[in-house]
Amino acid sequence: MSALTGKVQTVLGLVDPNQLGRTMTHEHLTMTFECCYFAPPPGDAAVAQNPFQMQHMHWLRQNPYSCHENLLLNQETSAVRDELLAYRKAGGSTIVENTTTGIDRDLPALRQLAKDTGVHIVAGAGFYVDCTHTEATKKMSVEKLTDIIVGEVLHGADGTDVRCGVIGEIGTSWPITESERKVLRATAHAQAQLGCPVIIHPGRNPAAPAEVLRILQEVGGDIGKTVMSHLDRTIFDEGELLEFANLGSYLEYDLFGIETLNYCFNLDVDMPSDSQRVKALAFLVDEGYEDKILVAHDIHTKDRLTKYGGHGYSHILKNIVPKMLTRGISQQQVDKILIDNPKHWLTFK
Ligand SMILES: CC(=O)NCCS(=O)(=O)O
Repeated sequence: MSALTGKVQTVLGLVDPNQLGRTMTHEHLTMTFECCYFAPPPGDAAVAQNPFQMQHMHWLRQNPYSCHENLLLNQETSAVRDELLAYRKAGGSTIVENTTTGIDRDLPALRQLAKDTGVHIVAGAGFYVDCTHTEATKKMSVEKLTDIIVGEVLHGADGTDVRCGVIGEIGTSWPITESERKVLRATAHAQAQLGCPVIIHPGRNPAAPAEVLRILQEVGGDIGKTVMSHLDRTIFDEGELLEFANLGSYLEYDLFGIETLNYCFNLDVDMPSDSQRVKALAFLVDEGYEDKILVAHDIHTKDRLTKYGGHGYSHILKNIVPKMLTRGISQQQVDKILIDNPKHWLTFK
C-alpha cells in the first residue's frame, strides 16, 4: 500500500479514478518522430519538401513518414490545445500521453495543456525503441534502468517535478534487441514495486506481442495491468488474436483514423480501415473480451490534426462510437471500452 494506491497519477497530481471519464489510452500531444523518417517513393522528393497544401494532403496521408516537417508534432502545441478543448466538448475527459524518452517527451508542455484545457493528462515513463536509445542508455544495467523508471513515477522526469502515471509506451522492435530486453525487464521490476500500469509498443510482427509478454512475465511483470498497443497493425488472423487475448493483457486498437494503403514500415501489412477495426472490436466483444479492449488514435504526425484537415483527437467519440453501436456493440460495452477499462488499468494497485 502506498500513497498512489487506488489513485490515478496525472501531470497535475493524483486524482480519484472515477474522475477520469472517457479516456483515450494512447495519444501523443507533443513529440517528434524523426527516428522513423522514411524516404519518399521514387519521384516524390519534390512534393515531400512542401506537402502542406490542399493539393498534396492526400499524398501526405499516404506517405506521412516521408516529410520531415510532418514528424514534428512538438511544433503544434497551440493547435493541440484547441483540439483538447474540442475533445472535451465531444465528451472526452482524459488522455494518456505515451511519449517516452527518445521521442522528445515535454512534461512542462503537458502540464500547461492540462491546466489550459481541463483535460486529465497522464504522462508516460521509460524508453522508446532501440534506435532512439543513447549509448549511455544501452550500457545501463537493468537495476539502473529500473531506478530511472521508478524515479520518473515517484519524483518526476526530465529534471522536472512532473510525475508519470504509466510506464510506456515502452518501445520494442522486431526482433527485440538486447537493449530493449533490458528496458522490458526494468519495466517489469518497476511495475512490481509500484503496482502501476504499463503500456507496450510491440515490433511489427504477429509474434512480437506474445514475446514481449513472455519477457515481462519471466521477471514478475503484471500482465493483467499491461496494455498491448497497435494490435491493428500487428495481429490479423482471428485465431492468433484469440490466442494472444487469452494471455490476459489489455488489447489496444489505437490507430483509428489511419487508412494508409501501403504501410511503409512493413509492406506485408495491409493497414485496416476504421470499419475493419470496428469489426475486430466486435469480434473480441463477441468472444468475451469486452473487459480488455481499449481504443485511441495514437496521433503522432501533424497531418492527423484537424488544423490540417485530419481526424483529430475526437474522431473516435464523434464517428467511431456511432459506428460501433451499429455493429453489435452495445452502449454499455462502449462505456466499458472508453471509461471502465481505462479506469481499471490506470489505477495504481
Ligand atoms: C508513436 C508510435 O510509435 N506510433 C506507432 C506507429 S506504428 O506504425 O504503428 O508502429
